[in-house]
Amino acid sequence: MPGMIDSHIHASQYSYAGTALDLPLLQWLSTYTFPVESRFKDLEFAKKVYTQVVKRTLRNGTTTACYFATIHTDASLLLGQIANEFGQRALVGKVCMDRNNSVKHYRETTQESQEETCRFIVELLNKKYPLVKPVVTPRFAPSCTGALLGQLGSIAKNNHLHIQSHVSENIEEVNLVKELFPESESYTDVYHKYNLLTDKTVLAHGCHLTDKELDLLRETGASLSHCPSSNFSLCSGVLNVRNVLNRKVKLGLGTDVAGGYSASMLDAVRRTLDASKVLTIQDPDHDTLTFEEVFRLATLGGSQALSLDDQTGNFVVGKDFDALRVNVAAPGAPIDLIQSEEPKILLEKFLNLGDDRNIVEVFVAGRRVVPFAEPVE
Ligand SMILES: Nc1nc2[nH]cnc2c(=O)[nH]1
Ligand SMILES: [Zn+2]
Repeated sequence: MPGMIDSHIHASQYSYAGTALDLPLLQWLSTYTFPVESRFKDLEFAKKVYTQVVKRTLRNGTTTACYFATIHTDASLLLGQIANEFGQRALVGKVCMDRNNSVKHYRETTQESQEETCRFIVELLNKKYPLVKPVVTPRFAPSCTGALLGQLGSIAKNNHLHIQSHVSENIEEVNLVKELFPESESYTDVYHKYNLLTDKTVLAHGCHLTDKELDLLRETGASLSHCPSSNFSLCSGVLNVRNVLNRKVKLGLGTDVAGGYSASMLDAVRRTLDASKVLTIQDPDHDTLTFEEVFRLATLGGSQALSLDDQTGNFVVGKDFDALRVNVAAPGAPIDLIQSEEPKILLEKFLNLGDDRNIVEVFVAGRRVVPFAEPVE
């Protein structure tokens, strides 16, 4: 099958994945996230965590990942280097934040953020990694001043770069954005005002967007990353994916580690189906997503959301070969096949019951990247 595309994952939060899921977003950020991310000044720590997250996601079939790192330029460059070494296709973002009242040592000045973003982009592009590219990364509107957002919009535009951020994840956050940016009509409008909505922009969550905001995303070509595991764990909300698709907004799936506890895209697939069923429980007229649709979102949908669908997302001739070889009946794996099944049923079984033990080989751009190459002596 085509490789899976994680359109939103925080590589820097992998060390505490599976823990710290007991607070809503804003308290979660100041209690757990910012203190951990501030440790990435230490390149030894960064190397350890980033190596593990790249290996874990590859093994679980993530052939393309769109990563948030931290505010630290050198550690973010190291994430790019590690993704390149292991052969993963990746967008890597040095996080920008010039506003943080809760953990004051984890923020930059506006000038630092702008200058270090430029250094990050230049240095990463100079490495000429074939599959690893920089992405301009304002963390989210509440952690950036308007001045910084404007500068980042210009940097992205002048260099034709990808952009990633978060939008409308949690109600308290949406209200905070109203307070901080009273001149903007909506949360989405803040990004629009600073030229941050382009056809290479991906925004995570979007649980509480209005239809008018969704229309603005469609008009600008910006996309959403649906992160249901995180939305459940932090009690943020339930995105109505059917409505997003009906409004023709591009959408991919994200694990959002560590708001989401699992780094596996199979978990994102399952939670996407669960979220859709929750909406059907609440409203029996809701048109539940099918597993085939969700499979598409995890692959082609993700490539479209990241504007990489000319390179990956399915097996159309001319694209790179990003693929998983799945053995649904692999010995020791969690699926019992009682009888022979047609391919579609095998896919459904794998998506719902499988894990990395079923993923026998992983290829990115035609190169076999799992099992990992033996280190040369
Ligand atoms: N889930 C999640 N939402 C955010 N909004 C701003 N930063 C973050 C983050 O690290 N995780
Ligand atoms: Zn996130």
